[in-house]
Amino acid sequence: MLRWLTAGESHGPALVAILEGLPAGVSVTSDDIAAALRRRRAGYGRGARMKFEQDRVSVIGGIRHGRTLGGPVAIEVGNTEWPKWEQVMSPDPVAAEVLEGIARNAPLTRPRPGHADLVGMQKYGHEEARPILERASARETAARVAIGEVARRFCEQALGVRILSHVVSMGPVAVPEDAPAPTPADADRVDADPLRCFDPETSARMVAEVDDTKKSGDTLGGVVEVLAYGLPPGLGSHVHWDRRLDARLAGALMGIQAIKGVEVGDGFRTAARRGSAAHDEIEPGPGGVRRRSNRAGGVEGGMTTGEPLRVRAAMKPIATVPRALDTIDVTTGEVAQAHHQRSDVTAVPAAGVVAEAMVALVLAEAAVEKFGGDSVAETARNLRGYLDTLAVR
Ligand SMILES: Cc1cc2nc3c(=O)[nH]c(=O)nc-3n(C[C@H](O)[C@H](O)[C@H](O)COP(=O)(O)O)c2cc1C
Ligand SMILES: C=C(O[C@@H]1CC(C(=O)O)=C[C@@H](OP(=O)(O)O)[C@H]1O)C(=O)O
Repeated sequence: MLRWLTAGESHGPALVAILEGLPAGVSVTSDDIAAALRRRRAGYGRGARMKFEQDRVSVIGGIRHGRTLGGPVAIEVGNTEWPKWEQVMSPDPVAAEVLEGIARNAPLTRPRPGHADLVGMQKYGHEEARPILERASARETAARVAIGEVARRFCEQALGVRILSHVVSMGPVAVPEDAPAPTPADADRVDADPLRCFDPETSARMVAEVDDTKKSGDTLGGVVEVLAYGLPPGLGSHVHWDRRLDARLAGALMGIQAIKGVEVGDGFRTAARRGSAAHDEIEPGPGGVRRRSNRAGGVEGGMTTGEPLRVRAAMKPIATVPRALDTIDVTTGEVAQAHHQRSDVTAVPAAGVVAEAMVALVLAEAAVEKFGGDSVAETARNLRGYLDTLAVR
């Protein structure tokens, strides 16, 4: 069983994540994790905080001399902004006179539409939004990317699976339907693009759309696609709803802040087709069988088919809109403008990196379930034994 948990607030001292159940022998270093976190910070359209803050990685346990030990992997991602927030976010009580003199401690009584602010205050009994937004913030995704990198390396080293993502639309600007999808050999090229878009012509139009949106004091959402190459057939199961891999992927992707839709393979587009043009016909292949197409996105009956996995996630536009949205002030009940200090114009490229981490965690969990193993070598051996039985059949 693979399980994981994160803790920490956006302006607290650090985020922490624990990943438990991963086999021993995964090769991964603090630098690898730091590099994954740098990918999450990049992307045209992100806000000021991405420039002045850094992610400080400390591995607290579970890895020795660059290899996982088999015990829980614990990673801390320090918020370098903490000194500015030490009193406002102090876990221990701070004298009222001290807090009164700190401008950033002013109560946030004008909840921002599209955020957890208002309903979180109602549910948890707070009179201002700070206690809610601190945990609702997508700053938390740094912790997921940190452990996601460990899971990704397990998938690569035990199964030979490569996971990547790219941005397929930014607001109204979309990559053409027939544009080729990136392969693992293209991963660096995707990361080098300002919007992590694989199609240079579309990327240029996306950059112009971000510039125009920023000029008009507005924000953008979009769609990312995650691809996983090299999967064996049979991860997940058809036997129960919560064991279906497509259900688990959809839940994991929907669990990312601001994701409002998930599509597996051609998803919604499939619904508009006739059956004869919707499925993937089966034919003999070099090492056994293969699909003639991959409209299903590599999942049938809740199990990987062995074709590339293809899942998309739709992100809503950033909710802290500079041209502030209407709300009420909860202290007076009067109409007011929502709080706005700074925010990203768009974070779709970063959401792709977070989506890769979530897919890596789901695939690692499914692989541990199917192949077991207490070391990477044992998992890989079990996979080979299984693939041999498929070849015989
Ligand atoms: C990587 C990433 C960065 C984000 N940055 C911002 C931001 O700067 N400002 C903002 O208002 N929302 C940002 N969001 C989205 C909010 O966290 C999200 O809209 C909020 O949690 C409410 O969405 P929900 O209803 O899906 O939870 C970001 C989301 C992600 C995934
Ligand atoms: C800090 C990160 O993202 C933050 C996510 C976020 C939100 O509301 O979700 C709002 C912004 O933070 P702030 O409100 O402090 O300006 C982003 O910068 C990060 O991704 O590391």
